[in-house]
Amino acid sequence: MTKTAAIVGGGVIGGGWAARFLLNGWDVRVFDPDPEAQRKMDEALTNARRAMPGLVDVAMPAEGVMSFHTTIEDAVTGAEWIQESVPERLDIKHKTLAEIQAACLASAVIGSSTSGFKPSELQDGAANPGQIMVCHPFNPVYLMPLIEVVPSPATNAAHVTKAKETLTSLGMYPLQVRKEIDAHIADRFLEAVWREALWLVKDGVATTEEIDNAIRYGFGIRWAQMGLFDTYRTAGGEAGMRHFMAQFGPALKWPWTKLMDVPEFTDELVDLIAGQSDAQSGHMSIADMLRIRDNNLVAMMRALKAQDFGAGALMNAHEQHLRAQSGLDARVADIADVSQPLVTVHRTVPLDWTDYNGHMNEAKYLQAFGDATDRFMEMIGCDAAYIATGGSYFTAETHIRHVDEAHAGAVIEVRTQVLMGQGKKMHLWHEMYEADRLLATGEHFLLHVSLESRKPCDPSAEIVSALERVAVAHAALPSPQGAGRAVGQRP
Ligand SMILES: NC(=O)C1=CN([C@@H]2O[C@H](COP(=O)(O)OP(=O)(O)OC[C@H]3O[C@@H](n4cnc5c(N)ncnc54)[C@H](O)[C@@H]3O)[C@@H](O)[C@H]2O)C=CC1
Ligand SMILES: C[N+](C)(C)CC(=O)CC(=O)[O-]
Repeated sequence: MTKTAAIVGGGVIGGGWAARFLLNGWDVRVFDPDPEAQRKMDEALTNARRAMPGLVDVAMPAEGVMSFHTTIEDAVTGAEWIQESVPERLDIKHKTLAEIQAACLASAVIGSSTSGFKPSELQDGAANPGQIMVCHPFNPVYLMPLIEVVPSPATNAAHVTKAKETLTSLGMYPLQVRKEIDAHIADRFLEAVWREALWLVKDGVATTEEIDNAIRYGFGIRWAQMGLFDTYRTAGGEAGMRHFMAQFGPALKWPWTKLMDVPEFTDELVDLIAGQSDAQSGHMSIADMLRIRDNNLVAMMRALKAQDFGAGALMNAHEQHLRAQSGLDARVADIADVSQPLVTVHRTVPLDWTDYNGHMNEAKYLQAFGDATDRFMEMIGCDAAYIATGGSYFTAETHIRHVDEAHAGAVIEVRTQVLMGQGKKMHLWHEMYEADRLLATGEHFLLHVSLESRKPCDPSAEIVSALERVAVAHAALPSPQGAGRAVGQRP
């Protein structure tokens, strides 16, 4: 049976919650007095529909139904989850919670999105405190997994269990906070960093952009994959956390922050932290952790690279520089001798290209050959500027032969021979090598198309002439072994 959630307060956070529930198949009933609320929630939903399904490689459940209601009573009646996301003011939260409790099921979980109020503050004067807890999300709620679940001693254990099960079923990570505290766990960090940043800007030490760059080119990416303590465990070298604390313990007394109220760094505190860190990650050697850290950092920066954003944009700029240095940005017109196959890819096999068989995954061969084709297109003048004018090539057929294995770290080169290049037709033969060892061949037939009509058409005169120049030169080369071969044919 379809489950129902009620969202009370449909702003930035309520909209994110609505999307999280709806896209996981729940019906969602919304109350918000703002006449613009429906439009804003529809916009949040559009964003979520675009982004959220990309988190998993399986289809999401059929979307639930969203309805808008003119009273809290109507919205919450019969709902098994009620998420309060009204403004961060205790008086408004108290009034809202009272109206919710006057109409909702006693079995329903009432989660509050509050960024900083303690659950006992929210429960103050409530008719049924046992069903109220903090369920503090992170923006955007439809993508960020963390939810801080903060019960007070008055919250029913059964409601907390149900809340954690529900949040897990929505793909979230419910982190139960052991002891209620203002601003829970994560917002205490955010506040510390935010307040420190305000000082740095006020004192003219850094601009907002410099602070953001310090985070996104540096510790932000480290924290994103390992958190704080595991990052410092790896920073302690082979001796781990204990060594890290011994080295940086004295710095706690130095004015490295405005937060100078620091706990005494006693042997007991060192033992507590080192012990917890061992319990957390002692099952891995520091060497293992360094490898995991590096894999994660490379994968994350490659994801940013695909978006050409932040640290990824920096890597792309660096790549362009390396490309230019190695002559890999030359055009056919700049190359005096095109009689031999042209180098279209010269790169290292990255860590995330290998698979469960311990070698380069078959999909990545197509990636490398696709990159080789893109580069060859660029060499003959079919570059980004040309494509923006509405012409490009579509691949019509591909045949890849896997000849030998490639492993992470191998330097591979793709050499490209033109088997035919005439008018709109382009028939390419790619050979992938590690030094002189042939790893794979790729045979690709492409047609030049109009990106407007999506139909084949002739390329520009510049492309025709560059392609024909290479095709004529390569016609003198022997026909490559394996060209035109059918799948399964004996060598
Ligand atoms: N914006 C953020 O980054 C985060 C905010 N939160 C928390 O989420 C809660 C909501 O914050 P936002 O969504 O950012 O605020 P918001 O201002 O975007 O949305 C609040 C919504 O509540 C509605 N509202 C006002 N009075 C109401 C009432 N009596 N009954 C029902 N709806 C009412 C408003 O019309 C508005 O649509 C706050 O407790 C906040 O601390 C939590 C995590 C992150
Ligand atoms: C700024 N903030 C306190 C509202 C932030 C949060 O509560 C969590 C978030 O999404 O950063």
